[in-house]
Amino acid sequence: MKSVIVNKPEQKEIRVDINLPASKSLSNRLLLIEALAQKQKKQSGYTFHNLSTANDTLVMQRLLQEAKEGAILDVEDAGTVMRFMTAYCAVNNLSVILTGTYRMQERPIGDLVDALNQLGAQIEYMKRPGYPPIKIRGFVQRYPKVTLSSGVSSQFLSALLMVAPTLPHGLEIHIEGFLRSRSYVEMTLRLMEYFGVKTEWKGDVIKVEPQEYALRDYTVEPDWSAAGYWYSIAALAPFAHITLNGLTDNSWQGDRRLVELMRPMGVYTTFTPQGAVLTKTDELGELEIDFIDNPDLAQTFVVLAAAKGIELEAYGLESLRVKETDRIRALQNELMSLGYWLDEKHNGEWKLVKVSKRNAGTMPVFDTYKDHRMAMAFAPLALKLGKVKINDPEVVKKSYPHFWEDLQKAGFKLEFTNQ
Ligand SMILES: O=C(O)C1=C[C@@H](OP(=O)(O)O)[C@@H](O)[C@H](O)C1
Ligand SMILES: C=C(OP(=O)(O)O)C(=O)O
Repeated sequence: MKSVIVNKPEQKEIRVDINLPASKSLSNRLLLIEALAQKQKKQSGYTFHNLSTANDTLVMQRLLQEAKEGAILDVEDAGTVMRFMTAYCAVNNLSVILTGTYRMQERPIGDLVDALNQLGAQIEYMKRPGYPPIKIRGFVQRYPKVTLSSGVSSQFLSALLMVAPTLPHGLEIHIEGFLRSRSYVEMTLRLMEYFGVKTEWKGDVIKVEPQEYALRDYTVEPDWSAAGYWYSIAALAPFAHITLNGLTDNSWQGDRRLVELMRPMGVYTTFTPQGAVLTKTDELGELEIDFIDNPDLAQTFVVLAAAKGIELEAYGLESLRVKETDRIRALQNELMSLGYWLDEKHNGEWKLVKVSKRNAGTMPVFDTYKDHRMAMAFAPLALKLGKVKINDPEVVKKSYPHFWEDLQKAGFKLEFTNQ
């Protein structure tokens, strides 16, 4: 197994300028909207700048090409690609099979398939009902209305919304139950609006009339979820002056909430024309955070709180069970070497509890469970523990391919090994 040993920088102050990866969420929406718009009418004279080079976005680009031929499309481990391509292929009458990694075949898609089949698609499960792989063929829009359960993933709603204006009758989506990760739905609607599509959201109903997308120039923002790892580094370093180039206060990403959430963790954000500058400030001893809109920040905070000995009460972690890995289980396993346990209470609350002393004599080794966020959430702990070993470091390519290079730029010493 490949791994990397991360040694803390020699200097006390972390002073660095970082070019974060571009947002994969914005990039994948952009690519989907582009493909939908091009199907409506030929579009030209626009340029997309700063598209993500993360694997999830490379997969999205590849599959949009491959879908034209009709084929077996492998989404690998990209959730947005699985969900967005399902809606895209279904409503465009593309006969394809959509599949992915072993883990992707454990990530639910039933609520989206139900909604699309209600509308007039023909989607079948090839193995287990409710999960990929799925076979898609044939579409005639039977109804202009659809009911969608959105308690598992907001990606289902985002997928339906983006295809909605291209449908002959448009779409009225009735959201059933609890809406998780709402900030990502808002991101979808803002991008649709930017490209000329009007939507109306009242209570639990979103209405989209048939409309044409109009493509124009767009620059993808740096990724706020990736910024979280630099906030952790700032929080754990004795002194920090970290500039995250191009990151602005006015963002379409819900994870911009880091600015407020990280303040009690001891990180102060100033926005300058160059980007967001992270410096140190006083920290609090206890924190309560609801991650319902920001599930991708959960690992960052849980690991950081354990490293700092901050008492954390967390809510909204349920969807972590169906991400790249069961992130709750993965956190529980890996936090044990720090002497912590993430304890589930009965009312949707999670508490980080200290259960034992850390064995100070050994270098902690962290497994990453094919989950990029496990690797990036644990790597900053080198600042506290001197050195840590992270297994399977290549996982970061899903969202932040140059993460390890950026750590080196900040002064961390890395040793890549094959054991
Ligand atoms: O729409 C998106 O781009 C995303 C939505 C979220 O997923 P869920 O809606 O499944 O929570 C998030 O965790 C994922 O990384 C990206
Ligand atoms: C959950 C994530 O991605 P996805 O659902 O798109 O695979 C993530 O990036 O943390």
